[in-house]
Amino acid sequence: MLFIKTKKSKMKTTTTTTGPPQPLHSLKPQRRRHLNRVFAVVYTLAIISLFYHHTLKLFHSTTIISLSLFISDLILAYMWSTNQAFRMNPVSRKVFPENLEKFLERKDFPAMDIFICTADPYKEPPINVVNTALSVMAYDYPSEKLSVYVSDDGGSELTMFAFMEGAKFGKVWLPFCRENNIMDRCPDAYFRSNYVVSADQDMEVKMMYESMKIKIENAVARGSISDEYITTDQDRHLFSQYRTKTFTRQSHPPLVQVLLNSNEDVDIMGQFMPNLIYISREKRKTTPHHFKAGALNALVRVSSIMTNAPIILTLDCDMYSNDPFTLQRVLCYLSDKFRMPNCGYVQFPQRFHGLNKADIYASEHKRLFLVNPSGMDGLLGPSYVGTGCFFHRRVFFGGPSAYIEPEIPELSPANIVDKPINSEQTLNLAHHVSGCNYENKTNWGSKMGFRYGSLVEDYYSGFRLQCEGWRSIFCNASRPAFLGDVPITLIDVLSQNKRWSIGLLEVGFSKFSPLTFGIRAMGILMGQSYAYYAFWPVWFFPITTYAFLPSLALLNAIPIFPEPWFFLYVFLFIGAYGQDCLDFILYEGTFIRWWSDQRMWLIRGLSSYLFGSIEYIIMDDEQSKRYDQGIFEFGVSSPLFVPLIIAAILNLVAFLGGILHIFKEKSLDNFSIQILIAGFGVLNSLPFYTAMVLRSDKGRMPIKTTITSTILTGALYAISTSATCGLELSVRSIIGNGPLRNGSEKHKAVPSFRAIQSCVCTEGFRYLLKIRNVKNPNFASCIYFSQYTFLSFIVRSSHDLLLGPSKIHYSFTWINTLGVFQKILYLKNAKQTCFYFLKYIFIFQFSQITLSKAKQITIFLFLNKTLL
Ligand SMILES: O=c1ccn([C@@H]2O[C@H](COP(=O)(O)OP(=O)(O)O[C@H]3O[C@H](CO)[C@@H](O)[C@H](O)[C@H]3O)[C@@H](O)[C@H]2O)c(=O)[nH]1
Ligand SMILES: [Mn+2]
Repeated sequence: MLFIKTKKSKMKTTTTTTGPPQPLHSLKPQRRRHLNRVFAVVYTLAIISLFYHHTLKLFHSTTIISLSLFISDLILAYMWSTNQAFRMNPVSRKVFPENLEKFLERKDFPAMDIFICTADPYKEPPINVVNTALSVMAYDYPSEKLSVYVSDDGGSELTMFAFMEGAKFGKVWLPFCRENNIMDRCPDAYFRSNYVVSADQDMEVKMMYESMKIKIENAVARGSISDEYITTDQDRHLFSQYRTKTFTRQSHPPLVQVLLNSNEDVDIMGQFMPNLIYISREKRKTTPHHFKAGALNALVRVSSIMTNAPIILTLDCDMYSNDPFTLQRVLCYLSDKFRMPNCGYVQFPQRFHGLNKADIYASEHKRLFLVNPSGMDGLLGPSYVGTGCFFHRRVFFGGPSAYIEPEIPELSPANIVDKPINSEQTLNLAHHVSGCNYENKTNWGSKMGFRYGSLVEDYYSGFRLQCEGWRSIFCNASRPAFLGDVPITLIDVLSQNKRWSIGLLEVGFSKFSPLTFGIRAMGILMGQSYAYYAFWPVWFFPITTYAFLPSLALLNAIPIFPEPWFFLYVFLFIGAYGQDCLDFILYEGTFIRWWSDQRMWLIRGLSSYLFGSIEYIIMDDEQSKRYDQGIFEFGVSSPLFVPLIIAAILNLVAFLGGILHIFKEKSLDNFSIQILIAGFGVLNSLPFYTAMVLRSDKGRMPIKTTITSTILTGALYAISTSATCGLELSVRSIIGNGPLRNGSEKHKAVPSFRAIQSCVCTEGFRYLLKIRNVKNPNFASCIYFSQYTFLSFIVRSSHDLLLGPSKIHYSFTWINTLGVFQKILYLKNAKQTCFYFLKYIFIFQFSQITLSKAKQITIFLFLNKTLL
């Protein structure tokens, strides 16, 4: 046996004496749980005192600012509390596969059905899916007990073709791995590594692999299978199915094809191959297909009929097996019915290859896939994360003591398959159960199988299974059992997270919400763990608030954190962040990756969570229908970036303004926390500044996004200024009546240049909005100008009437209007008009800062002549 001998003597385990003398697995609570619990108490006290302050303040006076901060902190505190569930009893497990064969002979190993899902040959290259399949077909396990089912939701002949080629290559690859005890059994991973068996043999296999790869990639590039690739009658028959007129990717009959049969097909050394079955379930435009959950349920049924293995592995097509002995590890748990009677599934962590050093997009998701599962493992077990998970088939048919009989006996987990997988009867039934109307009026998706109703079918299905009473196990080996691909562009990461956000909220606000249903079914800690995910997207609120509010207030010279709170805030911040960082590093993380991780948290908060929440709220039937066709398509790229850039610019300006203030006034004036927050924002936004200003490669920020965000920052700032200066100024600023020189105390606090900026921004922004998409921008501009002038005249006149003559002279606006019209009519294009108008407003406002009437007119006329 190739297992590394593990020293078990020194390990204190909780294995009970009723178990076998040589354990298959052990469990050890982590020592940090004590510290975690103490810290949770201390931190709770700090939170209570924060809310004491908050409540006092709210009673004293309720403003938008104090209310937003209150709600933000409430959400942060709640999310913190849910996070504690993971920290109360984290455990580490170990398995001893070297003991396995003392209890279970190799010939008695249970059969395994392995499901691989793919959906789009252009987004998920078929050669990679073939690699995934080969890596699991090559498990160190009795071949005749392995069945690999590939679900192709894309219904593509390209994928089908790739697998026919893959089946042929497998007959070389499997014996090659077996004879040479290769660890990397995913061909692509093996040929990427430097490992060499023997130069000749390596070369030969590599050539075969490369030629298969080129064939498949060429086919994908052409978009179809060229006739020269189809050599046998069987192939011709197969592909003819794809070429009928009714066959499109959204609409086609069910296809089930046995590519390898473990009773007939042998490899080049004469050993039987595992079963390999290609399935594309039926799709009709009018019938909902329930995405991956629908595909998995079709797989559960088809596999019931063909092999009905008691254990099922689900795997995404972008993940391959990295350890040939994984199945033995799984058996250590799943065959131990004695001590784990209700164990429903064993989840392996999602781990990834090809992460860069800093993991800039935090794709590792260390908390989601590593830290939190070991926390849940000490409770009732980890959630299901969609891939790398081994289920008892039985879990798909009701709770441990509430078995639900499927509608036909052939689907029952206890049914014994006695017909060959390619018999006509079997194939007919397989086609029948993968039909798109098969599930009508059955329990599939509601009480049986994977559950429908959420875009995160994995999270939701695992949750429902655990509510039914199934326990689960987290199995983390030092050699990753599976390795996956990560999205490599920010937009992909953000879109993925947006999709998750919508799916999570769907569960959070359903009648099965973890907060209500979950806590009742599994207790407070498990319920809280699941609630942590369900309400993940709600983080958008505090993150957005803290990204904007302190800086806007700082720029408007309003302190929002009274001085006595300083240390409380600092403690709350450092406490949560410090603990998070420590957790991260203790789970084999590095500081730099933690930094990326927290930055991505903020970034997701300002984009994925924000947009995900918005989309969830406005989601109607129309939109969910669009999802049906568009799950892989997220055309909206730039809007996801906009709030991020606005926050980046705003925080930078506020931070610099704050520093300037310190230098000028030689005091902090209660702004210390706001300056710290703005500074923190700046630190996290560094990649955005470079993307906007310094970079010139293709990955830089699109100039359009930068401009839109800048204008919006100005507008946001203008609105905040207007809001803080009260109604009068806002009316004036919107109508273009310039700064107030003789207002109340509050108005005096606003330096005039700021008011001007705000006028220019607001007016300019309104103007841009108006002339956008207009056929004749010059004409539209004239109309707009006359409105502008007329309104300002009305406001000024009424001001004069009510409050006495203002210091600002307005008659010259009339004189000028004619000239302006004249000019505009001769300007060539919208861009020029636009510039002219913006300059006009600026000059107009600028000239009004000076006090005397005469000076105002002179300056205005001078600037008007020289600049316009
Ligand atoms: O209609 C569909 C849609 C997707 N898939 C497959 O589902 C898998 C996951 O989809 P993907 O787009 O890669 O989603 P990710 O966000 O990358 O995946 C994570 O999130 C998903 C939803 O929570 C889980 O299903 C996955 O296991 C988990 O890795 C892939 O193999 C797809 O081919 C289908 O089979 N049919
Ligand atoms: Mn994926």
